Amino acid sequence: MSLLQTQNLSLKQGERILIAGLNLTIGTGEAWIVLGENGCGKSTLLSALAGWFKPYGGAVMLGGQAITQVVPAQRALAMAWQTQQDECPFPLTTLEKTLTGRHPHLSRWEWESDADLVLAQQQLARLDLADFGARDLASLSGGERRRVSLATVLTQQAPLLLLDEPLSQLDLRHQQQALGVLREEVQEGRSIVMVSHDPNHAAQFATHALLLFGNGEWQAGVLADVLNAEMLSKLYHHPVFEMQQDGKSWFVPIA
Ligand SMILES: Nc1ncnc2c1ncn2[C@@H]1O[C@H](COP(=O)(O)OP(=O)(O)OP(=O)(O)O)[C@@H](O)[C@H]1O
Repeated sequence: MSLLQTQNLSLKQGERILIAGLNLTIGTGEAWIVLGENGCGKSTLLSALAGWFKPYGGAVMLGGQAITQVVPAQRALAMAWQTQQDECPFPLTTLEKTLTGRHPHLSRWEWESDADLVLAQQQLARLDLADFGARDLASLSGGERRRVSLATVLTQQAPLLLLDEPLSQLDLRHQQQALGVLREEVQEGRSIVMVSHDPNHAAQFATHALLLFGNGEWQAGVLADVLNAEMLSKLYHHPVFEMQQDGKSWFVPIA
């Protein structure tokens, strides 16, 4: 089933066309990795998919309805969006921040339930943050705060996750742990669109890839059809070498 679709979507920042005529269908249980150079339009695309950034042309469809017609409260039940910004202007504990993921599920004056509390604590524990609940968010390291932001998105329990570099600032072990969590989410039937700067995250979690070339051009499809050394070398303007291990492709930049 298609959760989210783009129809002939074009995105422009200033005078620059970033993405032209993008046709994408994100189905249930699909994991998309979005790759491309700095400034090619990855975050702009996620913002458009979330219904915030106004397209230059075309449309984003959520469950068959133009996203502009879907009220924000309904959007928040359908998708969770992790941006690159982890700063919080208010003093909050880690648990309070994580519980904000439940807001779309609560009515105006309703407090979070015990079940919400347990759910938030479970998501923190999945990302090695079980003992961080009472900590002031501002006292956390960059990587810890990034994991709290991912735990918050998971607490929202939306069928579609839009993740903007969720693994940036994470060390090797915590990257692997987070990738394992994302695989579990996909196995449970969620769909993910994840921006990354590491094409090797693809082999570890993705079913599909979207490559953005920053000049309007794009390539999208099943991982094996899109991701190869030639395409990545073109994408990054740098030669990339492909290695096969256990039936998976791994990519190494040539120094
Ligand atoms: N208001 C604006 N006016 C003009 N250009 C803008 C504006 N906002 C963003 N841009 C430019 O749009 C381009 C796309 O930005 P975006 O944040 O989508 O890139 P990105 O692919 O996510 O980059 P990164 O990998 O660095 O996170 C960038 O070159 C950025 O400088």
